[in-house]
Amino acid sequence: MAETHDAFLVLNAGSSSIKYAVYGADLKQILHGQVDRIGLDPQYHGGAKHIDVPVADNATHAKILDWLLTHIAGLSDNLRIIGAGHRVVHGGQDFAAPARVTDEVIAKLRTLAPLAPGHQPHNLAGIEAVARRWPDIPQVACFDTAFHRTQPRIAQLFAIPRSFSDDGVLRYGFHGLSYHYISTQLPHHLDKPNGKVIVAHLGNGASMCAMQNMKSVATTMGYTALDGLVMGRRCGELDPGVIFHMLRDRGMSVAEIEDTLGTKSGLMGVSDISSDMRDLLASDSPAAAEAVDLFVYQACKKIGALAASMGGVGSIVFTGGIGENSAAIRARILQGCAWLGADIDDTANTAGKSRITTADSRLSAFVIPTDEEGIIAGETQRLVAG
Ligand SMILES: Nc1ncnc2c1ncn2[C@@H]1O[C@H](COP(=O)(O)OP(=O)(O)O)[C@@H](O)[C@H]1O
Ligand SMILES: CC(=O)OP(=O)(O)O
Ligand SMILES: [Mg+2]
Repeated sequence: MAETHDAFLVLNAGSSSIKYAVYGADLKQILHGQVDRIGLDPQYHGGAKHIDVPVADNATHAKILDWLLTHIAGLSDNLRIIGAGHRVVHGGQDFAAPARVTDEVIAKLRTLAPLAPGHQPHNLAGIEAVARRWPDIPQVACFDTAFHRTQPRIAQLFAIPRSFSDDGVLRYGFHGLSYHYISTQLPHHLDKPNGKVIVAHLGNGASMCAMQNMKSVATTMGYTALDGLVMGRRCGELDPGVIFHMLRDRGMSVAEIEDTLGTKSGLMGVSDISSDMRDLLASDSPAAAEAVDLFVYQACKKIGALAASMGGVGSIVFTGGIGENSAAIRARILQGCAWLGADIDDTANTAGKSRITTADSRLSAFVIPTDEEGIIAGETQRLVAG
């Protein structure tokens, strides 16, 4: 019989994708894969043999999760899963660091589900599905919000009555595992990693983080993951008066408004074609072009705001599905940053180089692929071994 090795399983359930990875006890990645385009035409890529499998078009996160775990168990014959780590998007005020999963932790995290309806239920479903399949293994929750707890209080406050902030209605921010990973990579890329950096995580969910001394000092997402940039299906920054219009003048229910702003807006809502940037870039529809224009416009505006929050910016990092893969979007955003001194190197940008501005550019720009799973694996090993 083949020798078995201890391994950690990592699950990262995003809004349009579920990513997994399996790591050995030495934290070397053994397997990885993902189902993406959930909500459109889900597709699986990856695994030991890097197979591509279409998944039923109407497959939900829950069905895909079950299918994935069966698939992973099948690929992991010679592996003994000794721990699992999960991305959990909302940790609220209680979780500023990764936590071992207990019934009490799950109960607390469930109370935060209304603040992240497109993520938190899937994150918790992943924890429960793993517990059913591998009972008794320790599980660890790693939070998107934790990295941003270093923001100064002023960056977290909304200008509403104090009683709300006292109750935890604050700007938490998300994508923190991605920003944490990027912060570990900055020293390899930047001449001054401790300087003023804006990291743009542009995926189906999209946000930016202003970092100083590699810590979050401001971010575009808020109490929920609806605020900030234009996203695949989320509205981003919005005048709260629009919500009163929907309630009063359109007679919409709270659930309908939540669904409209959380799943029918963003690139999908403006284009009326797709939430996927690839589809919009390939389309010749004027509405698709307008959705892309708005995405770029809002990204440039937020870079200006975050730069102002730090009193300047020396470097911009692009990451996430769009940030890593779309030279066209990076170029358009950097053109909008010419006033900050960005001078794009078009050849480097289209050739997939990591530095994509010229040697003389006052603002440096980089592409750094994110690795949320790697951060989760490290934290899981640390907490399980501890
Ligand atoms: N080559 C590409 N060009 C433009 N956009 C891309 C490309 N590859 C992936 N994307 C976009 O990345 C987004 C998904 O990003 P990802 O970070 O994987 O999502 P999630 O937020 O679900 O984790 C989609 O909008 C997809 O269109
Ligand atoms: C918080 C968030 O928006 O995550 P994702 O981009 O994975 O949907
Ligand atoms: Mg993601």
